[in-house]
Amino acid sequence: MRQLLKVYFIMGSNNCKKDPLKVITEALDGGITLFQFREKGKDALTGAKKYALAKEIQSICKKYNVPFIVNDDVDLAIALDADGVHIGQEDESAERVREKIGDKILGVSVHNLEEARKAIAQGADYVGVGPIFPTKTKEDAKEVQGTSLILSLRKNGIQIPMVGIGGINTENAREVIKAGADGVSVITAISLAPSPFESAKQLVMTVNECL
Ligand SMILES: C=C1C=NC(C(F)(F)F)=NC1=N
Ligand SMILES: [Mg+2]
Repeated sequence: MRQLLKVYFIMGSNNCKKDPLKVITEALDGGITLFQFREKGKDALTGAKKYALAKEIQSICKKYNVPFIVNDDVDLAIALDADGVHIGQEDESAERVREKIGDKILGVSVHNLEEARKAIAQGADYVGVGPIFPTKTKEDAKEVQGTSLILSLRKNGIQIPMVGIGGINTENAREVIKAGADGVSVITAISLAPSPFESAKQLVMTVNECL
């Protein structure tokens, strides 16, 4: 799981200007290690359109042997036989989701030590910690915390695979890894890059240099 978290690209159709299929193909060519389909917020697709896009992206990820994770929508993940789901604190409990998805990958967003401990107790395979830096992508993001929570979770003996999220790019990715995260997750740094391929490649190189 730690290996998979190194460069974790998250995207929905509303996070990119170019064709989403082109963006994900370039990101995969750049070497991303994990992908999350997060169709959420303004202009997000719903219903059959959302399902169709997810299915197309899933088949591209399959070609690259990169696991395909679905954000929030557990039913969609099951319908697609995705490789896993990612849920937040406001979604259904990790316990319930674990029952539904069996041994698929289960990721949980956490914002403090208590949430991290609960996620681990309920069977999470990894936790997402953030927002590390200011982000425009998530409208209801919690306050920016820098790498302090990553540092304090590790200091409190939280060993679970951990990925940082929120405003991460090639410039600031190093400090996220140095603080103790196993990887970085990004949206805009790749999805809105002039060359998603180049930015994915740079991010992979940067993360591999410090791991
Ligand atoms: C809100 C989120 C927080 N963390 C993550 C991940 F990076 F996958 F852990 N994904 C999300 N959608
Ligand atoms: Mg959620």
